[in-house]
Amino acid sequence: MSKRVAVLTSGGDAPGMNACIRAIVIACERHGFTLFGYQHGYNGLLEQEYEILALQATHNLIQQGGTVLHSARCEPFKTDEGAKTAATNLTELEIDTLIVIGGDGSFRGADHLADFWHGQIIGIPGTIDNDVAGTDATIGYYTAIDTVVSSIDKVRDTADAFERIFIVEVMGRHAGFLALNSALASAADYVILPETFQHCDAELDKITEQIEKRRQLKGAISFIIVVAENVWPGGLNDLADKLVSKTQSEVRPVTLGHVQRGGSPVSQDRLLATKLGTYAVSLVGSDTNGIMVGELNGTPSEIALTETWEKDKPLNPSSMETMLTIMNERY
Ligand SMILES: Nc1ncnc2c1ncn2[C@@H]1O[C@H](COP(=O)(O)OP(=O)(O)O)[C@@H](O)[C@H]1O
Ligand SMILES: O=P(O)(O)OC[C@H]1O[C@](O)(COP(=O)(O)O)[C@@H](O)[C@@H]1O
Repeated sequence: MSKRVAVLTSGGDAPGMNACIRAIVIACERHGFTLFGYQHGYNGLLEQEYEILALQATHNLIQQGGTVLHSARCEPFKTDEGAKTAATNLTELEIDTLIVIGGDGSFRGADHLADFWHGQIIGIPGTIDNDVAGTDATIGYYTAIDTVVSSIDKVRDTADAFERIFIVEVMGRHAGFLALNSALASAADYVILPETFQHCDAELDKITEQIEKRRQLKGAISFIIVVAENVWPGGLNDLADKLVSKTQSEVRPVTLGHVQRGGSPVSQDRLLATKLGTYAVSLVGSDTNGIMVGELNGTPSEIALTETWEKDKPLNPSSMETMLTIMNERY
């Protein structure tokens, strides 16, 4: 069975996307499929910008951050006109299966494309935010945690030296996975999450209480607060200003920003990317369509594309419990 498969990376790039492309190239070669790599996310579909991906493309690829196919956000693709153009281009190239590596936005796009193109569509979750239902982790998430942790380790050195309060803002769009788990792994003192945030005053009172009680026990201290992006209504500087007036202390805000998206993927992301890429290719030509492949409890899983954004993906309850005990409600 000879199939023509296409792959693209879309939305925020994530470490491990290249490892996934590598696995797809090798698995396609093994099955005798021809593989087309579309460039620049959905823009490549609109512009018919593609290349044939052969085995040579995989050399030294597993360890590279970013994506060799480049990524993009593509507004025109959201329109019916855009999706129709993409459908026409896929049909013209006689593509049987389109593999989309991206986040929930990219899967909304893939689902929209399915209104106009009747080939097989398979999603693979790639985003540092881990905000996609149907998989325990998304490709790139573990590397991003490591990047945040190593940054906070450095912040701690200067925070300790000056016994200052630091606020470190991490990405996550509207999900707290990266903030919660990087805060736990870096022994931060407090974390502000979209899932639990209720009110600025209540949060400020809780932080101040933690700082004061710690000072009573230990004297001058540093204090590291991790805050997920988009949570604090007035932004990071507003939080810093409010903490200065509440605590009468020096407060320094740090935005980690796009550093979190870069770097060589850690082993967990390489493994996940390799397994999901291989699994996706194993489904090529089957009746399975309009799904994302993922991994739940170490087992390959499939979920309808629509459910990747419609289903709730809560933070891990035991991580939350741990967080309350050793961070936010420690004293
Ligand atoms: N509702 C939608 N309909 C059609 N296409 C969409 C939709 N949402 C997102 N997309 C497409 O997917 C791209 C990536 O989505 P985005 O949310 O930016 O990233 P991610 O896939 O990482 O969540 C968008 O630029 C757009 O081309
Ligand atoms: O690169 P941009 O366009 O500034 O987007 C930043 C956003 O992309 C991310 O890094 C990744 O998000 P997606 O994977 O959903 O695209 C978010 O954490 C962040 O809010």
